[in-house]
Amino acid sequence: MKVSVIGAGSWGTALAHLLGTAGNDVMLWARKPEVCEGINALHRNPRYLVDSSVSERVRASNDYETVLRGSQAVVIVTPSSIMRDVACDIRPFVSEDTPIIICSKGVEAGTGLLPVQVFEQELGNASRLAALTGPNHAEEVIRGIASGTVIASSHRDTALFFQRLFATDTFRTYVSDDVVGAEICAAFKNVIAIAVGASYGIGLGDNTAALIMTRGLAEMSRLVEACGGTAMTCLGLAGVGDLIATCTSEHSRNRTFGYRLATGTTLEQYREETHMVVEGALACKTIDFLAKAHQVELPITEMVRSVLWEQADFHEAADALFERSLKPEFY
Ligand SMILES: NC(=O)c1ccc[n+]([C@@H]2O[C@H](COP(=O)([O-])OP(=O)(O)OC[C@H]3O[C@@H](n4cnc5c(N)ncnc54)[C@H](O)[C@@H]3O)[C@@H](O)[C@H]2O)c1
Ligand SMILES: O=P(O)(O)OC[C@H](O)CO
Repeated sequence: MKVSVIGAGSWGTALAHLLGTAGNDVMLWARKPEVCEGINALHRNPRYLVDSSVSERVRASNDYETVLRGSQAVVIVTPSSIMRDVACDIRPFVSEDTPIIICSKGVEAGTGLLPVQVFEQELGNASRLAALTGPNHAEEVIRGIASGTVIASSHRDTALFFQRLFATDTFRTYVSDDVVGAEICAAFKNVIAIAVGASYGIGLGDNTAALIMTRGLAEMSRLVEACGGTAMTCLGLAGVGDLIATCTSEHSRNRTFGYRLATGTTLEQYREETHMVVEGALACKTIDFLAKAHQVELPITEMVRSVLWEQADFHEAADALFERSLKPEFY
């Protein structure tokens, strides 16, 4: 099958490799010419996952038409902040019924829309749209380390199509019809990972990390339900699975960024150093926006947002969480 992968950062590169090793002809869209050259000439991405080789069935180009012409499936892996631009850019080259799966994690600023909702607005035909999310660090997937993921679509045939497309003997795929739940979990866990990283950064412990993860999960499920998703999704790979991976892994950029933020590094400095997107930094604002629209209280998310964007003091913000009124665990 000819598959187009849009975005050649860590995750796009790993997914292109996965699809190539499964026997597909993969065209990878990369923003930078040196990335295209590296993939085509040396089967390596010179900017991301530089130590891993990429399947020879992956070819790269910076031209949307070349990448998308004749494509039987499109995989979107760009940062969530440019979802709408990407949807508009690919629109002239994608037919009305080509299946599209979105692997980016975030919520659109200003609208509170999820990536699949943005694509539906720009490209129509929601039945061919899906989201892929789960505990999947690119560094491990490209090395064939056993991993699992969720493919969510409102249309069962679309979910099953992508389930088969991505499944390999080391990458296990599950389907779900809860697109809203899966995409909120995907964006949310990054915010909680920043909070966990920051808590270690100010010298707190493993008990604290477990507390933040668990109460973060409670926040996540409140928002999922308020937005029309299913709370059970939060207990699956998209929710607790990805939360564990992101809050505990050495590979996690959101967790690492939280730690570095608490120890004096700014967001700009971290981005410049790593060239990597830190989705949780934007998501703490966009999720806060979504929560206010649905009148859902998210104290940890609010704390991350105020520390990151309003220069609130970490210690004071953490203390404020402990000063909240005492209440039952589930309410
Ligand atoms: N890295 C992972 O392990 C992983 C796993 C699952 C999901 N994701 C999600 O996948 C998405 C992409 O993350 P990544 O880790 O591959 O990114 P990355 O940080 O490794 O690289 C960023 C990519 O975005 C591109 N980019 C940045 N600004 C751009 C712009 N204005 N226009 C076009 N391209 C631009 C860069 O060229 C680069 O290809 C994110 O939403 C992330 O949450 C990442
Ligand atoms: O763990 P992070 O913060 O690097 O995020 C990457 C992926 O979303 C993990 O599934």
